[in-house]
Amino acid sequence: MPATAKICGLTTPATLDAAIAGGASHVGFVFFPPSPRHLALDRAPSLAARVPDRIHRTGVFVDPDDALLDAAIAAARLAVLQLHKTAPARVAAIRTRFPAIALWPVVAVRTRADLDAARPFAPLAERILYDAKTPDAAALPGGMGLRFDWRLLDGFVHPRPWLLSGGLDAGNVGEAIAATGADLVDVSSGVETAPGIKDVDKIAAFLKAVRLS
Ligand SMILES: O=C(O)c1ccccc1N[C@@H]1O[C@H](COP(=O)(O)O)[C@@H](O)[C@H]1O
Repeated sequence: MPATAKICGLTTPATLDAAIAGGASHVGFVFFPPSPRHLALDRAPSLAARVPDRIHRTGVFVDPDDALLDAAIAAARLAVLQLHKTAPARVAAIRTRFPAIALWPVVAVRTRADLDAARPFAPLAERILYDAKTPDAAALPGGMGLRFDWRLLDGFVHPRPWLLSGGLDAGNVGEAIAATGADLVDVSSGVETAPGIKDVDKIAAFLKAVRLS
């Protein structure tokens, strides 16, 4: 089965359409004001309306409160919540509040020991997202084009289905899929010309590389 891809941090109709036309299985909208990809709630409905229901609208959050989740889910008709820096107890509360929405807690990886953080999410998550850990002082917990050593996943017994992100681009995603066996990959800055500026050609090239993997 070929891998599929999520294109994250989409904020314009043209780049969203490129992700859809290129065969993305998921499209991501970031709801985190410090991010250059932040999507204002009032812009979400018109973008979400462009997405066929077979493509999963994914909201990206950093330890969100219920008010933000309520508003973003309604505005973007989200099918998946990607949860950065969200503790297992909070993910459990989100699970209870939104039983019909898929949850992807994020495990930030720099060392093999970091993977242990995946286990408490097992009963709560549809998938676990492994992303590169950003520096402590970084403004963002993701979306910085950093990758981790994919060999850290060798032999790891994944407690749930999972996906891979962190520093992927059209040039390395085939190698990443071959090295890790990921069946779903996620990219943001690797399909941009500058932070927050997505590029339709880079999106197409990334999705083609995933298809050919
Ligand atoms: O993209 C962002 O701005 C962002 C902000 C806050 C949390 C996560 C964010 N993006 C996610 O980070 C990873 C890796 O991105 P990249 O490809 O290395 O740039 C990805 O899962 C994005 O969804």
